[in-house]
Amino acid sequence: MIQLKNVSKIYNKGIHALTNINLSIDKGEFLFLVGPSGAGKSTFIKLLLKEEEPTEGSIVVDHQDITKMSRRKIPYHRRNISVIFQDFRLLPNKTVYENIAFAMQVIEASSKDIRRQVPMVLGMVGLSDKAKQYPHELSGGERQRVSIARAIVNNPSILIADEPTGNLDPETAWEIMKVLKQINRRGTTVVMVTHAKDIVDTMQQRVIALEKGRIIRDEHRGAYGYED
Ligand SMILES: Nc1ncnc2c1ncn2[C@@H]1O[C@H](COP(=O)(O)OP(=O)(O)OP(=O)(O)O)[C@@H](O)[C@H]1O
Repeated sequence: MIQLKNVSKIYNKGIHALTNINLSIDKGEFLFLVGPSGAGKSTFIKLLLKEEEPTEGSIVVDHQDITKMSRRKIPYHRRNISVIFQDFRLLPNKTVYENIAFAMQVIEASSKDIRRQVPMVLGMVGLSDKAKQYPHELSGGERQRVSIARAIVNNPSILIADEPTGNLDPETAWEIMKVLKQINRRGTTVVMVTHAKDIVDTMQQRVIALEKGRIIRDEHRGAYGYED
């Protein structure tokens, strides 16, 4: 599903953000990407999304080397690999329903599909009764659920969660983890970048640790491994 071979990223000023990364992620995996600030986690995500190009190496996603992908295909790639963020990034002037519908409108989905899919994903994240609310009328946990619903509405095969619980209290964070795990059980590969030690230690999933741009650990049923 995702394969990185000898991937390195050196930014303009000569900063080695990633060095010789070799990694394979199977379809349907749930994995945590951990590591101290500056370790290269965001760079890793940007390479997967094709927001940055590697200096060396190949990145295969769903049998396609994305480093050789034509411009024409990039929108399809970005549809297949979806992201949620710590700060939710919802559109403040649109309702919950409209925020999610918008993600379908931009890919020119039919109104019929929108009317079917939006209530379906709202049900999956447990927000069927909040469709008409605006983001500012929701709690942080509810906002993150909306952003998850929006991220999965076009059926991506991969969901990247970039510190999705970073702005949430521990109890709400666990609710979000349940939703992510449930999406993973339905077959979506989930890659979660996090500093949440408790969550990583409790979930017992694959853990990849980056330090100074290198993979220093790749454990099945791993632990966070840092004290922060
Ligand atoms: N656009 C850029 N230009 C130059 N250097 C960059 C750029 N983006 C990141 N870097 C550098 O690359 C290295 C890796 O950064 P990256 O943002 O990938 O780390 P990170 O693990 O995501 O950190 P954090 O946990 O703080 O978000 C750092 O030394 C950073 O300063």
